[in-house]
Amino acid sequence: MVPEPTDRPLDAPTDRPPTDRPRTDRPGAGRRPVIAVLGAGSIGCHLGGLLSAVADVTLVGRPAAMEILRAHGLTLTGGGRPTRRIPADRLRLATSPEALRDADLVLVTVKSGGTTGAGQDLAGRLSPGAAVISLQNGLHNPAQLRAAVGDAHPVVAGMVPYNVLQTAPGVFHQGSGGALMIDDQPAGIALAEAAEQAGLAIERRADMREVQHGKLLMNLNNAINALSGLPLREELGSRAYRRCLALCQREALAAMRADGVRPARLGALPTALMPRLLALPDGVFRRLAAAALQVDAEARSSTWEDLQRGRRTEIDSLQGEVVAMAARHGLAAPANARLIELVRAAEESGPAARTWAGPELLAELTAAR
Ligand SMILES: NC(=O)C1=CN([C@@H]2O[C@H](COP(=O)(O)OP(=O)(O)OC[C@H]3O[C@@H](n4cnc5c(N)ncnc54)[C@H](OP(=O)(O)O)[C@@H]3O)[C@@H](O)[C@H]2O)C=CC1
Ligand SMILES: CC(C)(CO)C(=O)C(=O)O
Repeated sequence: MVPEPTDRPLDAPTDRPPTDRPRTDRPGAGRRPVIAVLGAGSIGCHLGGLLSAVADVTLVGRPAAMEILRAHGLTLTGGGRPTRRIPADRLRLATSPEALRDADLVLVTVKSGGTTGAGQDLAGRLSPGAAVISLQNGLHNPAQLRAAVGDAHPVVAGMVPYNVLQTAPGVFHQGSGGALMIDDQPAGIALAEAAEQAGLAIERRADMREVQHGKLLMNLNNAINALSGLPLREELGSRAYRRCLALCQREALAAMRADGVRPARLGALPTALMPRLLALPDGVFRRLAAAALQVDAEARSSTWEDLQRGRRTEIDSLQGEVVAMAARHGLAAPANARLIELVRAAEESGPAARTWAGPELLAELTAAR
């Protein structure tokens, strides 16, 4: 039996225990914000762990995930920071959505397939004035959460640019860098302030829709990385895989253009030039786009982690989004469509029967066009 949520002390000492906190005050007036992280996985534990230095954080997750944290505590590695260890008895862990009731801010960090469930957990449980922030990949999660939560609470979009992987039970490793981004709305200010205090770079953006589309272009590599079985640095260092990504991005850019969206430039590469730069020979690519390869040797895409753990992936919200957008405008996106089939097959076969896709993946995708 997994124990239900406990009111254990939080990571960092607080002025007073959270249960004594008057609910009439708001954060900022000398008290720490109360943050619930809905979806305690790679991103949720990473952000929740870092923010717990400056806020009262509850991690809401699946019983099995919470058991791991109870047994091992939470350790955060990488990201250019010293390793941070939070012993289990200083974490606040919950398996019930009832834990959301106390929060000023709920960070939603479930995979896109879990957004409907997260919306159900949130509906009717938020305290007056509480805000919801989706830190998920994909384009439609904030709108889905907004529909579930209703008009009484703001729901804003955020974006996590870097990679986090659970490398051992309770150990979450940040393998690349970049600033978090958050919609420049009043509801995002509390997170922006808390993140800054916790030493996390964060940008408030007035073009979140374009940011989400820019991130989608990057995430088209998730499936390729997962199928390759290689760490990101090795995979992106290989022209054959980069050309697969270039094919996917060309289709996506055409669909986005038809949809009237100019994706924001998020990395070193200018968005419209990305497919051409990706297709350059390895040495030239390394010289021109060294920043694109600034991922450490351990980093892998979250889709790889899903397949490795035998979970459904977010392929419908990534390649699936491109295929649907293209179809709305009478365009085809065959390379993206083929990747959906390949990822589906990998989901079906499970981790034990996995075969990795070598550079011949390019031939497959080219043939699909
Ligand atoms: N990992 C990464 O490097 C990055 C991920 N992202 C995005 O961030 C989001 C989160 O990704 P990631 O952290 O990797 O995902 P994980 O799968 O590691 O974590 C999500 C966790 O939330 C759990 N969960 C789902 N629904 C609920 C619920 N209603 N209540 C409690 N727990 C729930 C999941 O359990 P279960 O599996 O049983 O559903 C899972 O344990 C995704 O949209 C992803 O694309 C963005 C940037 C980088
Ligand atoms: C950071 C990045 C692009 C890494 O692949 C990612 O978003 C993911 O893995 O889901």
